[in-house]
Amino acid sequence: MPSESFQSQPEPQSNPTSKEFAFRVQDLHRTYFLKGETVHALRGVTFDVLAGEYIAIMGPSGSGKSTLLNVLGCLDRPTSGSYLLAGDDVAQINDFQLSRIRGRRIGFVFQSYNLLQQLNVLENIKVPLQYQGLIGKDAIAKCSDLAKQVGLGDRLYHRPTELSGGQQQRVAIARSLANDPYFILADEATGNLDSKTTHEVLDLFQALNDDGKTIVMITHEDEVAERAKRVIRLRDGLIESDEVNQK
Ligand SMILES: Nc1ncnc2c1ncn2[C@@H]1O[C@H](COP(=O)(O)OP(=O)(O)OP(=O)(O)O)[C@@H](O)[C@H]1O
Repeated sequence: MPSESFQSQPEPQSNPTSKEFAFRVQDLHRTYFLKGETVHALRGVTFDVLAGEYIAIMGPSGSGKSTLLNVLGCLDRPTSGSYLLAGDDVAQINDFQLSRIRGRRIGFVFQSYNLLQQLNVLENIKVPLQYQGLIGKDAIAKCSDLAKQVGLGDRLYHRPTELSGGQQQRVAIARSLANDPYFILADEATGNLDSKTTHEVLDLFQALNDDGKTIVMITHEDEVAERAKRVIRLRDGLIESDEVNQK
C-alpha cells in the first residue's frame, strides 16, 4: 500500500546495500497541458538504477531531462508509469508524503548551489537534519565530519560569500549527504564552475561513488558525463541509449 507506507514505516538508517535497486522507473510518461496545447515531455521511460551506480542523464534541449529530474527528485509526479523508490511507488503517494521523501531521502545538488547566505558552512550542511530530528552535539559532529569529507574542515564558520564557487558546491554536496539519501541527484552541478574546479568537484563525486554513494547526474556536458559509469541519453522524451561508459 504505497499511499501510507512512507508515513508508517520507520526510516531506514542507511543506504540500501549493493545489488539492491536504488530506484526503478517503468514506462514513465509526463504530459503537460498548457494553453490548449499538449506536450509529451516523457513518453515511456524505463530504467533501473542499482545502489552504488553513478549515472549521467544527457540529452538535447527539450528532450525531457528536467522533467525526469523533477520526477526522480519527487518534485513532480508522472502522468502515468511507476517510480519505485525503496520499494514504494512514489508516483502514487500524496503531496505530503512526496515532500517528506524528498526532504529525507534525496540529496539534491544544484548548479547554483542554493545555500542559505546568512548561514555558515556548518549550519548550511545541517539544514536537512531538521527532517531527521537530529540536533545538538550529534548534529554538529555529523556536519563537521561531512565538511571534512568534502575538504572544508577548515572553513566551518565561513559564510557562502566568503567561499569560492567550488567550495560552495562542496558545501552543497556535504548538505546533500546529511540525510543519508538513497541517492544524490545533481542538476548541472558543475555548470557554474571553471574547468579546474569542475574537475575537483567531479573528483569529489567520484570519491563519494567509490565510497558506495549512488549518483544521478543530469548534464549536457560530455566531460561531466564521461566521469559517470553509465550514460542514459534522452531524445524527444524517450531513452535513445543506455550504455556503460567505456573508460
Ligand atoms: N511546465 C511545463 N509546461 C509545459 N511544457 C513544458 C513544461 N516543462 C517542460 N515543458 C516542455 O516539455 C519538454 C521537455 O522539457 P524539459 O525541460 O524536460 O527538457 P530538457 O531536456 O530539460 O531541456 P533543457 O536542456 O533545455 O533544460 C519541452 O518541450 C518543454 O517545452
